[in-house]
Amino acid sequence: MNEEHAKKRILELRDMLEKYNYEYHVLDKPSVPDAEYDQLMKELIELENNHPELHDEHSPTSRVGGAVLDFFEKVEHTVPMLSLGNAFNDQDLRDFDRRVRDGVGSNVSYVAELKIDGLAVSLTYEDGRFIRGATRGDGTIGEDITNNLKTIRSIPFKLKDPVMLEVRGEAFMPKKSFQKLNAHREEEGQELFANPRNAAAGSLRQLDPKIAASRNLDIFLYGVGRLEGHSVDSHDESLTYLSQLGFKTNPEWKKCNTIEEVIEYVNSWQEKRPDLPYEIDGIVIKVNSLYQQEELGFTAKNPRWAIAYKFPAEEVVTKLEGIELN
Ligand SMILES: NC(=O)c1c(N)nc(OC2CCCC2)nc1O[C@@H]1CCC[C@@H]1O
Repeated sequence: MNEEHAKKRILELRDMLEKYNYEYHVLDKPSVPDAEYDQLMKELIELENNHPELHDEHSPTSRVGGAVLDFFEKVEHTVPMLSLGNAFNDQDLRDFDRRVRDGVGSNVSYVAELKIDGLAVSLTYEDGRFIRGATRGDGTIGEDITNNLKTIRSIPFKLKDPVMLEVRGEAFMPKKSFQKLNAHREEEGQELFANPRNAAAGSLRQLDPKIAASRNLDIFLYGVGRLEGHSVDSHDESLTYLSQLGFKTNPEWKKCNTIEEVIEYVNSWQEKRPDLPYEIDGIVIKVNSLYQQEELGFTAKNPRWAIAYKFPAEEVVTKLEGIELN
């Protein structure tokens, strides 16, 4: 195949594989069988090996690339990644609602979303291309774990629009992957992970990206830090826009016009929580209007416009082998 043809075929394969990857890992609706995907990936790897001059760090073949690092570089978050104040019962939520109304008046709506129990991370895109990923760290300084985040298949390398964007989300390990990982570690006589959050955090802090790649991590994006090239007025619009750009957002979020609706949503998910394929430790409630978020501002460390309703720790039913616990 001559140079011209090879270049054309490489670019075509990269687009196809990125699209198939999006369908499989973000939409959960693959349009081609795995065998076809694998065949195309094999062809691209071969072509790229024969044409190193066409190397592109955003090629689908570089999802498991990257050398083993000696340490992680520090990254400063231009927009701090805040933590959340907590609510533990309905009254706490009603008190939160009253404080919000005292601040911005009675015309307020909320977005309630599942609080994914993973590791908060930030992804930075320039011209719509993934250039850096970092842990939240202490909210101002995190660690550059770009190579490990590139192994999460649902993170797009190229967005639908060439925007400059810094987006936040929660990287997590699905319950099934956690169980398989611990079963394997038990066989190997290795120490077990206590829960999926620790397993996800431990996987993303590996200096060798091949280990992170083997852990079947996933991510839900839930907030915009910085955005240039597009504008949104409300949180529900942000979530819709992130999804249009090609990000995986959690589908269970709900716009609530009253705190009573929020309380209903919280109670319903307290029941349904065990059926989810990933762990959640509560519900995050956010004032929907970005203008009102701005008006409410922050306390020393938390936004006044958001709160986390924490579920009581899930009772862990331990059944010792052969011994019935009464
Ligand atoms: N874990 C989550 O699913 C989640 C979420 N769905 N939404 C937010 O929005 C917050 C971030 C700062 C102000 C609002 N935070 C979340 O997790 C936070 C991030 C840092 C500490 C908590 O894990």
